[in-house]
Amino acid sequence: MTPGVTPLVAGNWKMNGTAASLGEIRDVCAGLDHKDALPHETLLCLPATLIERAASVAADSVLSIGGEDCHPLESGAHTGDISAEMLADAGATAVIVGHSERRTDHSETNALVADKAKAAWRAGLSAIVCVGETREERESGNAENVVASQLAGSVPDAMNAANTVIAYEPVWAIGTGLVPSGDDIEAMHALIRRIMTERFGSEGEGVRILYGGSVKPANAKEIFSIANVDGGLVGGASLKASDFLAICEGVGA
Ligand SMILES: O=C[C@H](O)COP(=O)(O)O
Repeated sequence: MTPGVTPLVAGNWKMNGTAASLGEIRDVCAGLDHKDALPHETLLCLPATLIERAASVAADSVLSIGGEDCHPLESGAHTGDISAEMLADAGATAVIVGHSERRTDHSETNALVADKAKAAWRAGLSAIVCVGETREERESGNAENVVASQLAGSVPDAMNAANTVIAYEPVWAIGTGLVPSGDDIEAMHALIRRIMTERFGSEGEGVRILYGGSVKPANAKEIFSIANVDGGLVGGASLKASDFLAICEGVGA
């Protein structure tokens, strides 16, 4: 954790969830809301189809709802796309941009990710900008260069600690059960902090840097205790309320 920074535990449901899953949202709200003064903020990023209903379920809760992607433009002839303004209209307060699955499945470039972050800010959303190396890039000793280059290209100049969150997600750790060593997570988060601070000064010092990739109830506490890890971006384990709540318990434990 970073002193003075409020941690964030964020879930990413990816392409999962229907109306039948809203019970999990209710259970997350119930699990969070009986606690006074939680030490962290909590967010679930959901498929666009669920955002409005989930935001309604979470309306009186400390749980926030976010989107998983947005188009750079506010509106127009872009069949199947969702704008940041539409997400905000549905009740979202944040959106993930540049997730590795979008970089791979939709050939998203750093420049496009930066435009999406700006779109998020235009709509009043915070942008969760994802970076992370592949297995080949790590094994060839290029992980740090890849992440530095993704940060340089994907984080716009107008970033501040309130409108942006950085998520470091090694691609090889996503959905695999593999997690980097604590030393490797610490080293990468220290690098990200240094890069952000050199470029953005105090905003970079205060920006939240999340770790993502096979975060589970069993490893969350250890991961969240690493310097410059200000919470997590949780995929599979965020689909089940009991697992997500157990991961939240790892903050400040
Ligand atoms: O956005 C979340 C990440 O891709 C992590 O997914 P995972 O927790 O299922 O490994």
